[in-house]
Amino acid sequence: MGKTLLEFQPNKGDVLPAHKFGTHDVVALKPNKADAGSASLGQGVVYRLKDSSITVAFDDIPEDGLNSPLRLEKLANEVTYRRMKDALIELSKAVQTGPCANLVPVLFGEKAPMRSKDTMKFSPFNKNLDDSQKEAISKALGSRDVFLLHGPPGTGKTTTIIEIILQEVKRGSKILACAASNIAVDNIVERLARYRTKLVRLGHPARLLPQVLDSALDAQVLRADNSSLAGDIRKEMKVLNSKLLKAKDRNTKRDIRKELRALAKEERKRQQLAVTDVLKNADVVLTTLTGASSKKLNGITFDLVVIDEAAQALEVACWIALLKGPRCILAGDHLQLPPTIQSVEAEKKGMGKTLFERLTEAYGEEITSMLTVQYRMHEHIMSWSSKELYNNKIKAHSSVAGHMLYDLEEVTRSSSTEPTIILIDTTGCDMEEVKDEEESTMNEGEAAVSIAHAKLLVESGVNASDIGIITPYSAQVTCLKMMRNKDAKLKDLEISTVDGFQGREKEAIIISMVRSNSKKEVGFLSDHRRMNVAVTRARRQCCLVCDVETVSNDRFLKRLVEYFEENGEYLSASEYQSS
Ligand SMILES: Nc1ncnc2c1ncn2[C@@H]1O[C@H](COP(=O)(O)OP(=O)(O)OP(=O)(O)O)[C@@H](O)[C@H]1O
Repeated sequence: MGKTLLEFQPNKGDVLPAHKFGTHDVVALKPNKADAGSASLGQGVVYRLKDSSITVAFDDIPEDGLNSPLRLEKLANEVTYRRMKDALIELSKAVQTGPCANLVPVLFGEKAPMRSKDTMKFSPFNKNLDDSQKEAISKALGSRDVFLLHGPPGTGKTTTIIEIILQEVKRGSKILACAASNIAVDNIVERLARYRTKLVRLGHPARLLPQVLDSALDAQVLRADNSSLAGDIRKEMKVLNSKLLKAKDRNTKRDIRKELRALAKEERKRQQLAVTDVLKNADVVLTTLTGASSKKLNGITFDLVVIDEAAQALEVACWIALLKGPRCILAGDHLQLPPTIQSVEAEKKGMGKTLFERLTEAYGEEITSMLTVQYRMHEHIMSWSSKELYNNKIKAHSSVAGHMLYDLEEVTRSSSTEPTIILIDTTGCDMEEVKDEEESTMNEGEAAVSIAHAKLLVESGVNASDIGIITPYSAQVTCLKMMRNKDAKLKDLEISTVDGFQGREKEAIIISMVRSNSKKEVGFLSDHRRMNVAVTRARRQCCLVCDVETVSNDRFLKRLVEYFEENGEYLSASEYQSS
């Protein structure tokens, strides 16, 4: 796609030394001996990471310097912050004249939202939609400025968004569809592409999933007429350049240079036209929120801006996209985790409150529809969350309401696969928490019990890749991973922080709560949203490993533990210790 992939391997040994590169990072390539701050050979985006190599996508490969030892430097990515700041400045101007001029007073509480009085009828593309999804779509289609789609875990929020987009395209709307993360944008692209929608995905190809590359702007531009004309011009320029090198006469040289300049101008124009053509012809343009500030979108306005995962995005980031249109639909769940704010100051000043949450508080049901059928969890797993956070409004779809771990192929019915809900109590088992060097909390005893339960499930035939252990603390993640790596059978067992697992699911989830101390402090476990995310990742079995005495000191957690005790299997961790 016009980029070049270079794969870098270590000079010494087969395995890369410990590093902090991640996919999508921006990196500079330098000669190994260069000083920090000296010029780089090129800048690229990390495309793939393996134990033995790092692959980086470059726009241009450096002509010299690749045949000696090299160094990659991770660059601070300030772009996101600069783009958010620019959006705020633009917002202050857009209030009067921008495409979003009508929307701004509504989103700032100065003007009441409007909606069509009639119920909007539509003939669905997806024939499986449930009633709450259909009602939400109808309400969304009738909204004149803002609509909130509240999607509790597993209720088909993205399914509903896809249908809204398809209906809007049918009406003739041009849509900008965004989400905070690349993966969430790609998820929409993949699902929309099945309906043959005219769409284009904006973003660096190295950051996109391979299966959506065909929809990428770069790929479509390469296929465009104007782009092949630009290619022909480049060939012509190459011929002229070699003529220039050979030319002796001053006048001839001057004429060739003049011609080259004209061709270069034409080539740029053709390239830009190719980009504009693709963007103008698309019914749906998809990008991340920060990607929406791309210069390529200058001058293009939309009839509707759709933001998925809106409750996980900073309000400022949402504004980058909202500036582009007069109407918006935000989808999310403010009862799951908001974006992480590193700065305590910013948190205090309210930066952690998302636009989705703010609008929910300001307008509530007037502009919101909540989806109420969930397609993930056994009803016993769901009920606690439904009662604690969603006013008992969520129902389990019949296809999942009673599904058991032992219904899975090759899984046998055993004492470990039979229960849907399990509480493993570590109280009195000498499993005190400790802090690591970075002040994160961990609990080795509890980690061992969690791993032991995962092992029992695998012995009953559950695929290790269908099991996840999640924990609020990063030190516990490290500790659990070390234990897992000792057992080849557990290779595919996924271990993550709760925050890192939002949006995902597994057949069986084991939650290691970690906190166990005589002061009975529970720290950030008490955040309702974090426990909501943790429990609702599980499809068929949810196992809570904790020191009941410590966590029961918090009223919300006490109710959680009581729910598990009353509706599930209670085990003491000592049973796992002895086995
Ligand atoms: N009406 C429906 N009938 C049958 N299955 C459905 C329906 N709606 C959604 N699903 C299924 O439920 C699952 C979750 O759907 P989707 O990905 O749209 O949910 P989501 O709310 O975006 O997920 P998350 O909770 O991760 O945010 C998918 O497997 C989807 O196929």
